Amino acid sequence: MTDPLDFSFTVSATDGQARTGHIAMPRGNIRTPAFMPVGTAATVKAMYPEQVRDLGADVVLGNTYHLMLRPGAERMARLGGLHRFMRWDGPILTDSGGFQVMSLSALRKIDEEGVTFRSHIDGTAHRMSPERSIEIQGLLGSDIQMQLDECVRLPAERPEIEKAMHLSLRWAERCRVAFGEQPGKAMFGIVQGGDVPELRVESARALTDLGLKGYAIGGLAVGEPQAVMLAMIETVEPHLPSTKPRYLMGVGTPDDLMQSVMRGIDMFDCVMPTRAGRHGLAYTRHGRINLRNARHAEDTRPLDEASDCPAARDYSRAYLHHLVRSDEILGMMLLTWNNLAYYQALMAGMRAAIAAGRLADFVAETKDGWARAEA
Ligand SMILES: CNc1nc2c(CCNCc3ccccc3)c3nc(N)[nH]c(=O)c3cc2[nH]1
Repeated sequence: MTDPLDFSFTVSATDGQARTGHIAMPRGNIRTPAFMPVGTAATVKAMYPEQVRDLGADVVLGNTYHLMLRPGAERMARLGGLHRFMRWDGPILTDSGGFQVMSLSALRKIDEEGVTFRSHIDGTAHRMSPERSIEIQGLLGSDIQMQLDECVRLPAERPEIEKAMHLSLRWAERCRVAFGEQPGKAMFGIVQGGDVPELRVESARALTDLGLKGYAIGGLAVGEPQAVMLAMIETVEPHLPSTKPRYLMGVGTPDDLMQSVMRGIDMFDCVMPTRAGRHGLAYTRHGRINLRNARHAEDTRPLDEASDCPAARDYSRAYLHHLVRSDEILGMMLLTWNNLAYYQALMAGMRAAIAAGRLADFVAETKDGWARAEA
């Protein structure tokens, strides 16, 4: 029997490299494979937290970079932490902020000590060390904290990739020391190494030697073809402990999720379903539908009459087309709801398929449904 006050990962069934199970944490269990909706500024955009829970999400993502700038880590702690602030009582995973610094802030610099950057909100100067990133994640009340790392965009030259991977390893050690022992919480390391197999293996082995509670694969979904991403997963997977969760950061499309689960990934996060929803795109079992397209103007069918999500089942495509064309807020709300529901249904379908030893069939049936999409 695992200690209900601690973090534990149980694999209940496997199907090839794929695994299904759950992470037990004090704030609740995370069924795996899991898709984690992104809640950048303490909100899953256009969604009530109750809706996010009802559509099957067990864990949401918070963002250290955004929240340290606004409302501020110490202020969040004074307000009782991120769970109370956003009314999410399940586990929260926070990214460490390094990736967002490199993609959002101006005038940023990386050195041995950490990252120095200017806020994209008000231009104020900030410094984030591995220790400060872990401290901020603690002040937010994060349940699963990510190490501070350096993610290199691809394509990149080997020396740059190697330098960033080694820096990230040194930062992993510093984050582990700063995190210390926090029963019921976890700090995950992040495998780097770009598209260089031997650097990926070196990173995975060194992180495994640190004996962490979970391992993320970073440095992917940064512009490389899906084939390169999948090849790096295959390279890294044998060098990560099979008893710990694997989290593929920033991924991905429904096909990315299925291909990666088949290769042994347990956790995902991606802005795709929420961002696409705000831009009029619907993910469905018939494939992706762009509701801006005029062909929907008089289509009285819902997105998916078989769905148990009201956004997919109860509203006509004609209405959704009208809302999207009119830039109505309800359009963003309904399509975000539909997309997150679809992603969670896909994960639930994979969990059941793995338990039944039929993941390959499930993947084939899902892709067949997309292909048969109406003209
Ligand atoms: C989209 N492709 C992609 N995303 C990556 C991320 C961010 C993952 N999403 C975190 C998030 C949290 C809250 C709100 C919004 C996003 C990474 N994060 C880290 N730390 N390291 C990576 O290598 C790394 C690589 C990535 N590739």
